[in-house]
Amino acid sequence: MSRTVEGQSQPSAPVQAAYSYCEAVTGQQARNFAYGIRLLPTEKRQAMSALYAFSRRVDDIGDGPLAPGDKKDRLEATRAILGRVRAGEVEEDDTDPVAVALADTARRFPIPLGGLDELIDGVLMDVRGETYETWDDLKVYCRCVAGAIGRLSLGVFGTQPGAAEADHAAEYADTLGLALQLTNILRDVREDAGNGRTYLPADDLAKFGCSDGFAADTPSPGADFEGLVHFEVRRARALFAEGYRLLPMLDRRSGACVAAMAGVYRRLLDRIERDPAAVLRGRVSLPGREKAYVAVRGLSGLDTRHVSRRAVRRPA
Ligand SMILES: CC(C)=CCC/C(C)=C/CC/C(C)=C/COP(=O)(O)OP(=O)(O)O
Repeated sequence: MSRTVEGQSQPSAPVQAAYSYCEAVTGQQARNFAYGIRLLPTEKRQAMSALYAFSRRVDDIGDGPLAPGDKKDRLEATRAILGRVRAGEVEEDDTDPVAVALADTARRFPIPLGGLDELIDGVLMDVRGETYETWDDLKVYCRCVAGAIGRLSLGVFGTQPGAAEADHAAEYADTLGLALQLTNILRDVREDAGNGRTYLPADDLAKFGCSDGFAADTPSPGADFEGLVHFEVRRARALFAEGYRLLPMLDRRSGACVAAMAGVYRRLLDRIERDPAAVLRGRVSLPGREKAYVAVRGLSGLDTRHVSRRAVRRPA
């Protein structure tokens, strides 16, 4: 599928075209993550775009208008692509550019492809309408739909030779995924309620008198919605702090990518913390210029200042 030019493996023209398709999907649809992905050198950027385009397809099936049975069939058909990738059966002239790009990415990078099966498993939980009693239960879902993306991304980034704690890198990448997903759940609490979904743990909702849900644009009488949001924000911040321990293990541009992706979501969390009821009124978002600013800070290492001392420890 690729040819060797001056010792460098270059994707063939059809594979390049497949990557261009995935990069276009990423540019158009990854409203928050595209800023970080753009900071990567070509090969890693293309690989992240292939992962994004595959994940977007899975998510879109889950969020789309099909009946649950049809969603399951479509998700299993998408899972079959992973089987073909593993078996080396995706040809570069395959009609599905996402499959072509993913197959090339899997050859170039040690990505744990099973993470994409986990993503499909997570979206199937959505299709079944599962709800979560406790944070431990919700964590299982978050690991599937976001932790797995962190672990796959780590396969693209790699860790620096001799990086301290490198044996914990996958754990931290997973935890950063959880931080992002919990932030995403808080941000989308109203939209999800409109689609009949509640992700926040039932025991947290009960503790703050919010078991009636979030279908209105003001909290229901007697509910301590602010208390609930602040509680979940604290949980997300702890996950960010733990997940950021990944950063010192990455090369500069991979670290910048992660800092930008996480930085945008951390700022969303800041906004949500300042005005919890905003998530009931609409979707909290950052202006494009602020996302670009976060990306520039990521590139200059400025957004890693809060990484704990222990995490930036280097081997002697
Ligand atoms: C190590 C590392 C890179 C960790 C992070 C892993 C990661 C990117 C997880 C994605 C989780 C998430 C909130 C997806 C929503 O995507 P979306 O496209 O629906 O987001 P949007 O609604 O904000 O646009």
